[in-house]
Amino acid sequence: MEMHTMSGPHPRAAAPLRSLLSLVVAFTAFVLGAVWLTAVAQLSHDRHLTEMAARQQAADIARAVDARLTERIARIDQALLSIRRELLSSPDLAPNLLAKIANGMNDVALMQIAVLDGKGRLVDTTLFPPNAEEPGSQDAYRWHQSWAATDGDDRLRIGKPILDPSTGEWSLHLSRSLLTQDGRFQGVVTIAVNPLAFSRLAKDLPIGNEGVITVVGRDRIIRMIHTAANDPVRREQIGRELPADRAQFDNTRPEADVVRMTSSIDGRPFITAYRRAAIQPLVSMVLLSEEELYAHLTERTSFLFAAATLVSVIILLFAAGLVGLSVRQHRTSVALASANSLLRDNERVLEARVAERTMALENAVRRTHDLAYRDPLTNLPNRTAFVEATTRILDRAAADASSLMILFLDIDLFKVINDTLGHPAGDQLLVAVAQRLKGAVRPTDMVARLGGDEFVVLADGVTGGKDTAHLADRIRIALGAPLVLNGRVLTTGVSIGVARFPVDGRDTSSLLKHADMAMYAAKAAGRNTMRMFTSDMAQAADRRLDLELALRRAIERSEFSLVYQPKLALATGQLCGVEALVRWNHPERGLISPGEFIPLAEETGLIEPLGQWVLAEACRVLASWDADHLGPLTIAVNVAAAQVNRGDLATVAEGLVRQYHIDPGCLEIEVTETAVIADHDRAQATLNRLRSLGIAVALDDFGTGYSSLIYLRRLDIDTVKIDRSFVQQARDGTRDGDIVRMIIEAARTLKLSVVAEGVETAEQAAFLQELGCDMIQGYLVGRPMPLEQLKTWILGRQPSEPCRLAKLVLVPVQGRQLSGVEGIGRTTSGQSEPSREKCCQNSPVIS
Ligand SMILES: Nc1nc2c(ncn2[C@@H]2O[C@H](COP(=O)(O)O[C@H]3[C@@H](O)[C@H](n4cnc5c(=O)[nH]c(N)nc54)O[C@@H]3COP(=O)(O)O)[C@@H](O)[C@H]2O)c(=O)[nH]1
Repeated sequence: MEMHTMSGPHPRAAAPLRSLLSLVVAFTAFVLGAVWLTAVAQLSHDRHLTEMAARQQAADIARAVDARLTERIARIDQALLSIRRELLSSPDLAPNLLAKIANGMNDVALMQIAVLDGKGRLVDTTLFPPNAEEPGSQDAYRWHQSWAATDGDDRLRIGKPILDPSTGEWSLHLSRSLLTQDGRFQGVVTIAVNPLAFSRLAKDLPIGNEGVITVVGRDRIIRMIHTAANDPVRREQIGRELPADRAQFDNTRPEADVVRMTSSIDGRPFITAYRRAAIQPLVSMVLLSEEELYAHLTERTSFLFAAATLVSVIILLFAAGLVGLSVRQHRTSVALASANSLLRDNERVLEARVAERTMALENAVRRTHDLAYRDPLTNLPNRTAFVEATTRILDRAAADASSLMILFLDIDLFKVINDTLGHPAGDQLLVAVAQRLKGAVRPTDMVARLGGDEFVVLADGVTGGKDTAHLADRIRIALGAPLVLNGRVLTTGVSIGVARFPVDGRDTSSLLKHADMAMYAAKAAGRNTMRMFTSDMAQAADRRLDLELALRRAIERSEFSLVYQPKLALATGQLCGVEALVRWNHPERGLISPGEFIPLAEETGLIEPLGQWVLAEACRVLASWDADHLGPLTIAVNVAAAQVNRGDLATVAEGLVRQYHIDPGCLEIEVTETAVIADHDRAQATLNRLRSLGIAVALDDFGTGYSSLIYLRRLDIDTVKIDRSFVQQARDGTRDGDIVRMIIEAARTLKLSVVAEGVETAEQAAFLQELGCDMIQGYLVGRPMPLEQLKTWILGRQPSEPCRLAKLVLVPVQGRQLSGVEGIGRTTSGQSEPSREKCCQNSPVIS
């Protein structure tokens, strides 16, 4: 699986972030630039407007100053000219003339009017006391005298400001020459004004707090100076000569203009409008302080800068936020991408797992299907598969009107093989049977295992009985071939029942049922053969079913009773006990033999309640037995395999012993080999328990099973009962006689009592006695009889009869019943005594 870490974004994943960040930075820079450019442009524009306005203002003020100055000077000149006219028209100066004129000139900051003669002597003055040496007047005199000497024209002279050391005041003298008609110089008339006061002519003009209005002569000497505020520094500049490089003195420049100048006093910048007077050699100058003009601009600049800074900060914050957001978003998207990748990985893992699980599920389904439809041992189709397939095939066969047949196979004595050689060997046998069976039939035939040792074949196209017989033979031959199991060579037979479609059944269930019946018929016919189904078999099965129902009813209604068959000790002829045998008193059919209903009861499980009743009844009889008159009695009770294998037989017996207060030694349990084969360990435990309770155990029908001698050795029993099938043919020199001898010898070796069953003749009894058999049971002694009859039978016997039985054996009479025959000569010996001594003691003898 590809691993992704969260340590850092993939380079490719970072590229969009870088682009975005670059974009944000560029955009921010652009917006900031735009803001600041706009601010600067705005300021520049404002400055430009302000400057334009200031220029205009300065120019306008300069024009106003020039006009007023011209007007004032013109008035002063008028006064000078009028005085000169007066003087020239009359050599004597009219008294108070000057004073009158001076009175009309208050607004021009008049200081004095003075008249000097051709020699420079003061003729008249408005000043009091008069000052003949007043420097301004003298200066004017000298200039005019000199000017007249050079044939200079008649002109108004505006002198330089002069400081009167005696008064410490500045004065500006405007003067005219007193010239005769023929041009002779007669003196001068001067009007002195205070240049500072004179400058008041501009006091209402808007020059701000720091503005300056100056009137300068073409000689660059400052004539007048006006400041809005009392500015002594600037006022002291009166009389000073300005540098020559100033624009106002540059005759190449326009007569009036606005320029930017820096103050020669303090270096401050001024918007300066100059205007050269048209008549007089004067220049009016208006200086507006840039600092003052732009003062509001500074505020605006501060405001604009503050606003731009604020906007910039906001933009930067916004950009930073955007960057942060982008980074966060990028990180989120990286994390998301990573998570997505993990998710995809997980998805892949999940898909793989789902695929795995799906496969496992499919396998499980297949396995389940196999379990449901296949026999795991042989891998053949099982019952379900067979039934489903057969049902489908039968539907087709019905439509095609074709014929089919089902062969029902059961391995002969499989249970014995399984139990004796073990289950693995049994399994091997089944697998071999399955393979051989498949080999014996055609590939189109279906072979299935129904369970246990039951197999079925569905064969089509087999029509006649010959064909069927041929197929069955093929199967029997194939299955009958020798097989090595656990190192032992075995041959197995098979019983085959056949049911044909449609004659024996039209559906799977009835065909299987009928084939099964036919198979049972084959078994009944001696095994390893084949039987075709016939309707008789169905009737027999029906009968069996009826019998089963009746048996159930009989158990409910207690339609049973016990009969008792006596057992005698061969040596003494004494009664050793009786075997309780059950009888069914059918209400209609009368007495039914156990041979007919016990197998059915075993098959249906009814044997358990029935067996329990038998045991209880035997105990009840023992409890009610009148031992004083009839002598002691031992009752043997047959128990079926199912009772033994339930595991509670000993407990039940113990309970009954307690319930009826009987001597457990009077009770004997007869078990068959079949009962102990199925679950040997459990059976062994049951038998042990019974014996530990004092209840005797006999192995019934001995010799009919396969492992008789093995069981003799293994089982904890008291008595062996030789099956009557051996006893009845047992004679000296016969095979059965040898078997009986062998069993008796084996039992003696193992210190077991031996009972020979089915003894019908005296010869048999004699032969058995000769072999050392302990007890006999059979018609020779007595048939099974009801309890009352048994009592009579016992009471009717003579105490000496045992000896007569012994004699009889010594002199056997062919074909006669033992009863009533005398003279058996064999004497009792310890060897032939039953191992359980109390049995037969004081017993009645046979009559
Ligand atoms: N589980 C149980 N099985 C029982 C019980 N009662 C009987 N049985 C078994 O039924 C089989 C048939 O029994 P039955 O018809 O009673 O036959 C018994 C005898 O009548 C018969 N017998 C006795 N002597 C002779 C004889 O000389 N000749 C002859 N042809 N038959 C004879 O043998 C049967 C007793 O056999 P066994 O039990 O093996 O000693 C039979 O197998 C019974 O066991 C029952 O309550 N429970």
